[in-house]
Amino acid sequence: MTTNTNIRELVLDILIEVNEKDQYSHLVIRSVLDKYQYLDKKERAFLTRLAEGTIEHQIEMDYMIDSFSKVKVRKMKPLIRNLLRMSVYQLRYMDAIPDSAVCNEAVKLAKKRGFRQLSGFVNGVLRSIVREGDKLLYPDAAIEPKRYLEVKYSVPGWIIKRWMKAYGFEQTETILSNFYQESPLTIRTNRTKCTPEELQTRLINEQVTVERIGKIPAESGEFKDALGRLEDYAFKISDFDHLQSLQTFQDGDFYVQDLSSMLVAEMAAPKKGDYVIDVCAAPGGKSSHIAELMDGTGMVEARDLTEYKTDLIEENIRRHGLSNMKAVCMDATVFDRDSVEKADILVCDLPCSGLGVMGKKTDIRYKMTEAKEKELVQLQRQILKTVIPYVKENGTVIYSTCTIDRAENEENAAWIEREFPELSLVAMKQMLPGEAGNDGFFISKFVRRKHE
Ligand SMILES: C[S@@+](CC[C@H](N)C(=O)[O-])C[C@H]1O[C@@H](n2cnc3c(N)ncnc32)[C@H](O)[C@@H]1O
Repeated sequence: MTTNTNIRELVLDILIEVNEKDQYSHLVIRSVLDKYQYLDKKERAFLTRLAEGTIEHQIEMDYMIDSFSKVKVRKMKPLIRNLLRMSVYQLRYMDAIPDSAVCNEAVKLAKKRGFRQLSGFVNGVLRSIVREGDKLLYPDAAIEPKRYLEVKYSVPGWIIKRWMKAYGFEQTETILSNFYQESPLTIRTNRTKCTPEELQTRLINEQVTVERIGKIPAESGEFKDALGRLEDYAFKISDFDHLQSLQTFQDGDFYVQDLSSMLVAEMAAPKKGDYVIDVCAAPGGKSSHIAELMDGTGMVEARDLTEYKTDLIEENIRRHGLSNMKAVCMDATVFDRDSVEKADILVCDLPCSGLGVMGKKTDIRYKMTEAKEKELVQLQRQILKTVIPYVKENGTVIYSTCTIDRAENEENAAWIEREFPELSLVAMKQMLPGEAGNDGFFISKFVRRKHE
């Protein structure tokens, strides 16, 4: 049975929070779903799809609206532009909803929210899109390739420009279309609690569909071997309502992680008894993986900036039952004399622009700017400069990010080599979305040579 809540109005408020008040969509959507717990499964699914879909296709929606409205989107009242965006999304992407229902609901909402005088305008724009929208073409790829990709995939022009320069038009289009692929949720077995086969059985008993990850094509070398090892204990899961309510989740039998991120611990290749420092560790995905690989031996010091973040790490340590991992609140930009030459493995999975995960974090593309990205490159270098002395002779340094931007990745790896001649780059890989897992991810691995 559906409730009487106006889901469209909730979505409208979500869009206003995200687009006009600079809030993150996944946090706003989660808090609305938490507040309206009584919504039934269908309503929750509709709310999530409409909110996420509208944000994901926002530039395309604006292009359509601007093509049929005299007043441009950026000049409209915030409530009206967001109402139009979510209505056009329904017209274009939600075939089961009759066009007339979309228009009527939008008009009702405009009136309800105090814009009676603009309800005719809303109706007019939407009815024109119903009549003529199908004939509207994307910008011509041959004439305006950047604008074509920008509108078709709703990714801001500055990002497209950088990627076209780095990867060329065709590969950029492949990257962008991979962001829109349905992505399976991947998990790795916590082998300190159960075997992969036991986990599989437990999940099946909870009516979850579990599949092996299968073979991922990769060139030879360290990455291929690391991916090969993951095949033994990583799975794809689907057909569950609420992950956190699964007993296997509560028991810490698995950790949800993209395959590309799982490669960090496998590439770090910890030995039993190693001392590991992860300088930016929350919520603890890579740290807990390394701790599991060391099987109760050694120690992983998982550091992060705030207590809120170290609490998240603590929660993961507790749930996964890890005796060889601890959370420490520490600012990675501040030099810690006591850590010098302490680590066999130093993990630097640093704050980054996150553009490799825009398939999951839908609004990151609108929040990131070129100026913010430049600042991030500086922060990454500042952190690296501060923490690299923490690694022992013959120790390993991992520098990774969840972006596909060269300035933060390859260029920073080259900077590390220049700045720290005692470090040798032994492996480096830029994974593009859909290549190994669903995220775009970068890993580089260095070894600290003996003092001369
Ligand atoms: C990419 S995330 C780390 C993800 C984590 N490695 C994992 O796999 O679960 C980057 C982290 O860096 C932390 N961070 C940002 N600035 C920091 C600083 N100055 N010192 C320590 N941690 C910082 C953020 O709080 C965030 O949790």
